[in-house]
Amino acid sequence: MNIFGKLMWFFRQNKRLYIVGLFFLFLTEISQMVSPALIGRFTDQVVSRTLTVENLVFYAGGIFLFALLMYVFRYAWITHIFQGSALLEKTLRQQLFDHYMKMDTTFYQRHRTGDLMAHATNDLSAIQRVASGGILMLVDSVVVIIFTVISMVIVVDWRLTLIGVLPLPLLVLGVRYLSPKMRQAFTSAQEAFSRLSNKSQESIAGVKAIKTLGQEMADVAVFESQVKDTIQINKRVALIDSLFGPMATVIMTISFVIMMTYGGSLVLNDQITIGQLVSFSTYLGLLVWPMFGLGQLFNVLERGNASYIRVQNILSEKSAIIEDEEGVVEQAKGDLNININQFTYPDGDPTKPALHNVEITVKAGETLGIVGRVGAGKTTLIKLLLRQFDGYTGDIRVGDVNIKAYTFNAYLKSIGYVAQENFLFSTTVRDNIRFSDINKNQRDVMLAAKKADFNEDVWSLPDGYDTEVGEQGVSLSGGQKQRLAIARALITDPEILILDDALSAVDALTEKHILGTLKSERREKTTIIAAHRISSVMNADEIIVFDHGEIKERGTHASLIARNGWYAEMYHQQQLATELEDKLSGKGVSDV
Ligand SMILES: Nc1ncnc2c1ncn2[C@@H]1O[C@H](COP(=O)(O)OP(=O)(O)OP(=O)(O)O)[C@@H](O)[C@H]1O
Repeated sequence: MNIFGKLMWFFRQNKRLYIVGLFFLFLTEISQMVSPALIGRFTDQVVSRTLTVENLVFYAGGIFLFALLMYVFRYAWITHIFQGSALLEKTLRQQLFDHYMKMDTTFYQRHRTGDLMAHATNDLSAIQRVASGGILMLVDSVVVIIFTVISMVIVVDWRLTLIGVLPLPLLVLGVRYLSPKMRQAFTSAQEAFSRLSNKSQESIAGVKAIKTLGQEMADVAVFESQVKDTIQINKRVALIDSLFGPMATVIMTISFVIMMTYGGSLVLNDQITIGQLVSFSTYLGLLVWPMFGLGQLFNVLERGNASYIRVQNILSEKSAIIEDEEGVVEQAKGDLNININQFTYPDGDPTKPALHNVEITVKAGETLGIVGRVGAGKTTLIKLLLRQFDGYTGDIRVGDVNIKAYTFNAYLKSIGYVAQENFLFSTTVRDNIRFSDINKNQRDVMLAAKKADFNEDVWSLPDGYDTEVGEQGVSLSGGQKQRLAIARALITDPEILILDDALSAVDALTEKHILGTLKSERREKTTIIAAHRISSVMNADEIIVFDHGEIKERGTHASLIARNGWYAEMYHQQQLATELEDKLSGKGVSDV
């Protein structure tokens, strides 16, 4: 029951809907009480042969009128109460989605996507049922039981009522016994569903890897065993659920048997009339659904409560990245000063920081190149620039303002970021490019695509800029995806453009072309390029070489070559590899 208390904030917010809804529910129940009384009177007049035509019209008209009123009242309460519950689902869904959007990277490492989806679907539906079916069952059951019992006492006989309803508390005991079992079973069913949906998501996302490694059968077997598991657990839910109904039926049958024996004897002793016994039987019939309702109510409340706790637990998780909502709202602009003493990932080894003593200054309009071996810390530095992690000592400043002092909007809108692998939304090429500002026109979109050397590719797609891409659309090559992502970042002309190995899938000539365009188009703006290919960074104003999270070498291309360290070695190796490739492709051509 305490789920109603937990949802009180919502009922208070929407009290008008619920008061009006409950008022009409009340009227429906009152109207329901009239017909059995009229039927009893009618029966008595039939038995005593005193029924007149006027009386018949009165009873039939009365029953019909109240049926009609019940129809209207029922319509009114259903629309109000169900509207309320839809509103609750919408409010919680919005809260949950806002929360998901605000959470940091570690949140998504802690929670699997399938679980987060299950909270947003199954859990919210279970809570919604509390605010609709739950309220209905509670009020309907309690009010109908009270009204029916009062009507039984007034219209029939208090002794018969007392004995007739005596078995009903058994139902409450039964429900109390079964409810905790139901809650346990339901929680495991939800968990099993989460596991299953995680598994399907992972298998679908990793289907290529599964097929290439010949693991289809093994994966199907794992899935099948999880399905079996889920079915087993759900069977238990169904089993416990199915005990509620028969229990109510058995208890109601006892009441009917009492009515037949004790009620029959009262009629024989002339203490009540046959009509009253008929009324009693009809009233007893009215109690069947509220009894079922009570049984169901506990289920709905248990499920709703378990779901509400899960959703609240998620909502109470705090993001490690806190926005300074009172912070600087002017767009971040100016020189970039990076001064990081130390950064360790939240789950990383504190003795081996991912970054250590990193001091870099990039003047507005300059280009910074970042290179280094695999796992050296290039992407980590970029994650800190993107405010994906805040737990470092030292500071990062843009335009002499700490990046943590900006509002998210002011800071992140100044940044354009392109990763090696980029997510495409299931929409057109045009809308993917103008994703950050859907009001950009075709000219802006095309200009950005041209700068990213992507415009010509778009025209070779089936519907040009209207071509649907993403999961449901045509497949783009790795290089095309990267260039689309570069166009998406360039469309806002960001103050700081960050390319994290974002040219790895394009050929040398295209890379040269894009870098040339960036240099001429972004004279006033800062560009940061992290790459494995030296050719991507060799024209940068400063190049940083990372090793084990520290800066090992720094300078311009010429000075680094002269230094003859890791950078020079990599450069020469890559030069040799390119020359070899050129020779091989030249040979290939002459062979044809
Ligand atoms: N989310 C994370 N949690 C814990 N450790 C991480 C996380 N991401 C990266 N690391 C670790 O931090 C170190 C630096 O990784 P980073 O991704 O910055 O390297 P990188 O230079 O970008 O490598 P690559 O060239 O492969 O992209 C590595 O040891 C890596 O294992």
